[in-house]
Amino acid sequence: MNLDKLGLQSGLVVSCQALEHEPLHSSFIMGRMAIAAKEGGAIGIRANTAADVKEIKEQVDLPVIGIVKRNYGTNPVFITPTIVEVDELAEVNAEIVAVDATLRARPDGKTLDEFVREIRTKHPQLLLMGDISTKEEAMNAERLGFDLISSTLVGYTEETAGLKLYDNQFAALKEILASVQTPVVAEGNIMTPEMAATCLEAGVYCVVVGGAITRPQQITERFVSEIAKLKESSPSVQ
Ligand SMILES: CC(=O)N[C@H](C=O)[C@@H](O)[C@H](O)[C@H](O)COP(=O)(O)O
Repeated sequence: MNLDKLGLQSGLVVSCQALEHEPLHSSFIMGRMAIAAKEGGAIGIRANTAADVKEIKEQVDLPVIGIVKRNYGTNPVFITPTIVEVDELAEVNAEIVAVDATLRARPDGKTLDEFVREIRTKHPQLLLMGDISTKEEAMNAERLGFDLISSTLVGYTEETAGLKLYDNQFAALKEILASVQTPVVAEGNIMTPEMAATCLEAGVYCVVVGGAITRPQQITERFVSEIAKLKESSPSVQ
């Protein structure tokens, strides 16, 4: 698979995900979300589980970045942690598979190097996206030949806890961009169209937006918290 042929460059990928505890958890609903995203102009979809990827692929003809979020005991690596999850995504023809590409110990005891070699041997057609949280992890992912490097885990690892991708005018993202030649994807806490534009201006290959488009509970919460702030500061609004 050739990355350039997928047409993701400078476009918006919409992440259509709802975990088991979320109100929209349903492959059917994620398929409809993907149609809505396509109608809005998205050029790709990111999705969790083979079942959702399969449904989405039946609904839209957009390239799909597939992941499987799976917890193995207390191991913190949960985005496509082992070859089992990669096999599931290859089976439903995801064009790109994203895996945790941090330097943390993986649940099956394999190193990231071994994991990448295993995937390349077993599924040579797959494009590989490395989800990382630091520039060191990005550089390591580049050394291992990942096709895309994504800022997905910035703020979600012990080392980066509390950080938001947009903090300090996207400083963490810019640092990653300056450290590698591999196409970098901006993903994680991109809340507004303006933020997406800022990331593209900074030089990312494409932008992935999830919650701000496909998690209505998050969107509602932002409106409600703005109203609460107003109530606190303005005596005329009660
Ligand atoms: C850290 C983690 O588990 N990220 C996941 C990875 O696929 C998803 O839950 C996010 O929705 C996705 O990365 C898009 O980000 P946001 O929803 O913030 O736009």
